[in-house]
Amino acid sequence: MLQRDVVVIGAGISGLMAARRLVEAGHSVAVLEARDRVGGRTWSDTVDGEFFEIGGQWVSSDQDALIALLKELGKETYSRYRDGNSVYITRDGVRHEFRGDFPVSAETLAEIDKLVTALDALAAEIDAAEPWRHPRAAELDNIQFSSWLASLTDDDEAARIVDHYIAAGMLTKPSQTFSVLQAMLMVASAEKFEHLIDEGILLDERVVGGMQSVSQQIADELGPDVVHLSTPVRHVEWSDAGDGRPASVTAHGERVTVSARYAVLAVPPNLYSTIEYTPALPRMRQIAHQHQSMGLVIKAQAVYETPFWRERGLSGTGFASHERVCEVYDNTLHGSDHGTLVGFIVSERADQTWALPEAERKQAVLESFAAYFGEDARHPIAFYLSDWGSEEYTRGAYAASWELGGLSRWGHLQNEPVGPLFFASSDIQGAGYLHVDGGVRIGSDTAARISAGLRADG
Ligand SMILES: Cc1cc2nc3c(=O)[nH]c(=O)nc-3n(C[C@H](O)[C@H](O)[C@H](O)COP(=O)(O)OP(=O)(O)OC[C@H]3O[C@@H](n4cnc5c(N)ncnc54)[C@H](O)[C@@H]3O)c2cc1C
Repeated sequence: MLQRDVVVIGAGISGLMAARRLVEAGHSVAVLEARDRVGGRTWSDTVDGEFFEIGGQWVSSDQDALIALLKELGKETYSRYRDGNSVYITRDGVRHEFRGDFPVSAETLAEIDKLVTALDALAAEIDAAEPWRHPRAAELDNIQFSSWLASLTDDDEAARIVDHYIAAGMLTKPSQTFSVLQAMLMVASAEKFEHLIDEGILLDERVVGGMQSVSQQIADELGPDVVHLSTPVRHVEWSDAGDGRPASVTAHGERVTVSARYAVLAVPPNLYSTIEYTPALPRMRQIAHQHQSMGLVIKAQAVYETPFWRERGLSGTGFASHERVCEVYDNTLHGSDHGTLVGFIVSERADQTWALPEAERKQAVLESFAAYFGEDARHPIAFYLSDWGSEEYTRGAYAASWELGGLSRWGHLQNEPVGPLFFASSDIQGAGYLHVDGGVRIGSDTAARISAGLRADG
């Protein structure tokens, strides 16, 4: 059995960041990772000779913590191609090429503006780290986001566009399954709605070598004595000093057992219940953990001989909330002559798409790309669909969020330790919520909290 100050369970960005900062502060650490690789929801692979980022990849220009980490690690980034017109397809199939505002009527633009103003105003009333403190938290957390939008406008198109950015673009859940408070948190975590929709901010840069290389470099610097791969943790024994103060913890990994003063559970919240605890976690934790669930999105990528859309004055960006692929961007790899499109298939559309036989599924996705960019989009040289739903150690994408009513009822527990057990995930973080930036932040903050505890314990 290994003896360490801290055992970290999960080698995604949150766990690795916690380990990095703890080691820097002079503490001994073991990281136990279930998979045979680090990076969690950031992952790259070469398929049919093409390099794909299968999970998280973009760096937003306002993600200060991630940008500072990239600098610290000496990582280079590159910009997404964005010159030219975007494509918007209306519900009745009319295809528009546009720049700037959506090509909808002045009345619809005014309605969008009204909805965004109302959402921004509500988001400004909360601290993203503690949305449950809003005086009307319970009320706002029991109103479906879809009903709230419908109560403010009769303009279907305006409601659908605003709905799209939060439901399809971020939480990857239907908007009747999450609350206004959850949407406020999403907006507050990025400061304002515009930061979630302005592709110049949101989808600004990518990391040369892929986002997973950030985790790989941190793990390499920690070394194989610290990071143990292929070691799922199935059982955690913990105790406190009788007054809630931490005493000890033992994490039983499949190949390695670690005894420590503290543990960081750096797995997504929907997986907390896949680990057995002795003693069992406190009552409200056991209840709360059943109400944080993953959304579902398929990240679809098609590589072509050339980025043919650029020659036609198109940026590669497209939106059509009724299309199978509801959002699409130019995702061409740095330094490549080939051109790549990335599109997203969300929620029920993802269920339906996975239900198709494989060959039909590919054709159906390419048909959607063709709706935006024409027949050439049907003939890629490589094609890949990210299947996070079948990954045992993730179980969905992009992230886990609270079901209706959960955030106000149990959210206050999510960042509180249980004896020696601390929790760290991008999915329970305020600023940078559901993003790599959030993982960097919560990993560092958790390390600081534990480090202070270790110093106080002597
Ligand atoms: C398709 C997709 C696209 C995305 N796009 C972006 C983007 O462009 N930009 C962005 O910022 N974010 C994006 N995200 C979100 C981002 O990837 C995540 O928010 C972030 O990577 C989460 O990091 P984490 O360390 O908190 O969790 P994870 O990355 O999920 O790490 C948790 C780790 O715990 C391990 N684990 C689980 N159970 C156990 C166990 N029992 N024992 C040991 N280990 C265990 C897992 O294997 C995993 O390595 C995307 C996510 C997906 C899936």
